[in-house]
Amino acid sequence: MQASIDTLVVVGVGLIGGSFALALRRAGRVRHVIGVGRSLANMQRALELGVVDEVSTELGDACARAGMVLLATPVGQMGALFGAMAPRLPEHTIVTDAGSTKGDVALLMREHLPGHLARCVPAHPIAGSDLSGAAAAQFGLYEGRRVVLTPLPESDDDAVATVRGLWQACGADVHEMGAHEHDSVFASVSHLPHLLAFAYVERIAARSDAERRFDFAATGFRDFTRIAGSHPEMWRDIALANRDALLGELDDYMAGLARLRGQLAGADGEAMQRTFERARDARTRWYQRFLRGQ
Ligand SMILES: NC(=O)c1ccc[n+]([C@@H]2O[C@H](COP(=O)([O-])OP(=O)(O)OC[C@H]3O[C@@H](n4cnc5c(N)ncnc54)[C@H](O)[C@@H]3O)[C@@H](O)[C@H]2O)c1
Ligand SMILES: O=C(O)C(=O)C[C@]1(C(=O)O)C=C[C@@H](O)C=C1
Repeated sequence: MQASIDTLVVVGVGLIGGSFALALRRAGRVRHVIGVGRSLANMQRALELGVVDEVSTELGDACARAGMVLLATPVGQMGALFGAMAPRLPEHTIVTDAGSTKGDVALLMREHLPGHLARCVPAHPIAGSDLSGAAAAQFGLYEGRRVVLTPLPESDDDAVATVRGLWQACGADVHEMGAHEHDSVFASVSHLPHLLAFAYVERIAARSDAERRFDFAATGFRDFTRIAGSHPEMWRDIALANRDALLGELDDYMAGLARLRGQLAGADGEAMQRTFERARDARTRWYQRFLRGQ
């Protein structure tokens, strides 16, 4: 049977939550979408754009009518939201999320929804951009992209199957992983690069002649720094939520950078070239796989 939901509540109607609602509506898998948000202007925009059918600032009232609740706010907001919805959640309502970190979300579900764990299914769509808010929501964002589910040991099979089926209806390729492995993998391939991009641009911006330097920045700078345009609050929360794994990745990167610095200081061109070749080969192989996966 095709997974579908009568009433979906999206808490945080931005790029990720809004695009999920749009995709499910287009696939005919949801009848009614209620958006819950903290910014009235953003909620108004979501309504005007047809991303949601109804907006509400009353989380409990909205959840009381939900077949499924998707949390798509920054991960730092999720504990308070789980706590606020807990008393009003109908027994069968599925609770899922789209947060970029999974160990923290699982712990928050345990803390705030201890009686509801069978219906909780943490998830992470591996698609997005540096844009945010309801106006950034788009059809097709999840087409051909991966989604990682990190079910709890308590999650019901049918709740997992529904969440899986809905993401598949969005065009996604759904995988399952343990939360610990998830957070380790994404610390290296997503969280570290964002931290580096923010740190790098901030150092240039701090120079007294920054504008002069930015005047001449071109495509290399654009490609390396696109993700430094991402939402600062969202990335603060991700970094803090995955702090241990991210610190490990940062230490490893700093060791690699120190090695490269030594090679540069010693004008050891051969060693530098070998490092660059290993990186280029790995990146080329990855990019071919990425293109095949599209
Ligand atoms: N942007 C990406 O590339 C990406 C990809 C995958 C997962 N994610 C995750 O998805 C989540 C949402 O990211 P996004 O890019 O859609 O962000 P976004 O800024 O576009 O949307 C988040 C929305 O949540 C709302 N919000 C914040 N606090 C709230 C609260 N307490 N109650 C109700 N609404 C609240 C904001 O007003 C905003 O509209 C984050 O947890 C992020 O880690 C992001
Ligand atoms: O394309 C981007 O801008 C993204 O940052 C998307 C991206 C990533 O690939 O790192 C960011 C965070 C996620 O949780 C998943 C995807």
